[in-house]
Amino acid sequence: MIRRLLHYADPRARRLLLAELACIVVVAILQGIAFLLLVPVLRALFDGDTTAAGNRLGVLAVVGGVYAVAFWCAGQIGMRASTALLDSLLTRLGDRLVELPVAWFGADRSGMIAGIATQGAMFVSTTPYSFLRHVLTGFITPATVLAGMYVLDWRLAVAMTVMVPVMAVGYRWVRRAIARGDAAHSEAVAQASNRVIEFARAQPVLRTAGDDSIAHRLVDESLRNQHRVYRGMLATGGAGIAAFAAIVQLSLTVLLVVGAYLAIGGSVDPATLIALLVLGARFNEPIVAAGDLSGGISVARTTLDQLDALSAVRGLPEPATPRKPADWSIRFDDVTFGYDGAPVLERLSFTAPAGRMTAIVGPSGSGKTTITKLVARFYDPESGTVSIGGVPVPELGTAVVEGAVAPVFQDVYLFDDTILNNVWIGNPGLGRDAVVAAATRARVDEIADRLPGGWDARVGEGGSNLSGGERQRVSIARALLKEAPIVLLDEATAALDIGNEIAVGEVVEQLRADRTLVVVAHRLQTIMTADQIVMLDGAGGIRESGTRGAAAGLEVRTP
Ligand SMILES: Nc1ncnc2c1ncn2[C@@H]1O[C@H](COP(=O)(O)OP(=O)(O)OP(=O)(O)O)[C@@H](O)[C@H]1O
Repeated sequence: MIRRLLHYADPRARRLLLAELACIVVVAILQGIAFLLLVPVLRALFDGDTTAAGNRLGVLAVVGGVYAVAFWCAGQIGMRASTALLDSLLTRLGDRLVELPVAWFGADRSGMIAGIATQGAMFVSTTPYSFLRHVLTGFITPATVLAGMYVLDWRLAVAMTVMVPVMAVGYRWVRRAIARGDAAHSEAVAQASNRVIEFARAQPVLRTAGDDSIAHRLVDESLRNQHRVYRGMLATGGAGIAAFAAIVQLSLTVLLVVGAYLAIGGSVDPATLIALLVLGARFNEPIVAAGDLSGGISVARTTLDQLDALSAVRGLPEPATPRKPADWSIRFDDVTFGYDGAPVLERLSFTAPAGRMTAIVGPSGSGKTTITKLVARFYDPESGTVSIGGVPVPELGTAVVEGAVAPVFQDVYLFDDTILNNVWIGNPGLGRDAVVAAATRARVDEIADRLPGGWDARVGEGGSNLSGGERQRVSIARALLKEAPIVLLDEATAALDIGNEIAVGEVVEQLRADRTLVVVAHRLQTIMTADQIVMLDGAGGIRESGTRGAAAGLEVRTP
């Protein structure tokens, strides 16, 4: 656990964590020494030697004072270490999220990421102070006491030592049971979060679906599952902790029996025996506390496992030295691709010439959007090559592709910020005037005029204050601002109002003037004005492709 925490800590958090751990070790050893010092104090008191008892109490007080200072230091450093560790974990998570392949986010991951970013990271960051401290003390203090016990009475020390492996096995068992329960619980929480987020987002649709809709059932099932798993976790954890406490108490009983036997034989005087039994009881206390809190460590371990799993997600291969494309043409060569084994494109080949507009048409589900996602390198094909300017996309590297391609997809995500800032994301390096100009070219000014607050009107979460067509206009404005040489435009299939229809048509005309434009075309106007049309057959291939007249059956040539 310590090694894993240090792995996720940045240099400052690592320094603070190590300092905190050093303080904890000192505190635990001092606690053990203080317990040991009780024996001579009690012995002197039993013997009625008050002077010796006073002197020994003085030594105990000094140890207690140093202990208090070390304890205070551990607390102070611990708080700073927790804050530094939290910063470090969130930074690592953020850095990793931006590195992950875009396709990874497609599956239901939001619940898991939200879980790590909120309770998970917070829990891990407080683990050293809230849990690890007690667990370390639970091992180091008894070990110190045991070492001292060998000096005071080796026979009782041996009796204690015999119980150590039994306690170690019990501790491992408790920890594993809690870890298993917690892993299942975390997964159930993530699933339930996904369902609840989905449920909230889908409210407009659900309002018309009635109470027994699928979404209601899914949310209900996932919450019930979470409840069931939680109860199971509590039952296993509680039983484990109780069993562990019983094992620890058994060790005290063994000590009592051995001590009584020795006292009856006369080899230990009663005063020493009582003092050693008090020590034995104190020996057990930190161990029981460690057992109780080991669950906390297991919960933190679940979050660290999730972070490890995120670190293990393989990115798309990147070239050591990215090559430069000759131009901005796009070529698909024998490309085969599918999602989760279900084929979508099979041995597909076509070229979208540089500086021209290519319209992709075809039946629903034939892979039109998938083609644009392969160009943007959200995925790499299973076989065949997607090239830009004669260079296979993997040899260009993701950064070059991201810089060269401006995608305008149907599922446009807008941040809950102003309209202007949502356009600005397209090219944060440019000034406000350039942003307003690009937004005006995409007719976003009409939307700003309509909303109170104009350019500074907020668009709501995910752009909920705008219509689908309006959201796409903002996305088009981002693409215009980015000035990328390749634009991928997935035309909205939803019925566009006349304003959006005209806006999209105008922008298409502007973009085709100087960029390679690939449009998943739904509007007849776009299809008719394209320089080239690629018509998919719905079986993974191309039915026809041709130049401008292809839609009308003219100048058709197969790939
Ligand atoms: N992320 C994904 N995971 C699994 N399957 C997917 C994913 N994205 C798309 N698909 C499936 O791949 C197929 C092609 O999808 P794609 O979106 O490329 O089709 P399309 O031709 O653009 O359809 P439409 O015109 O309806 O938008 C569909 O069967 C779709 O269900």
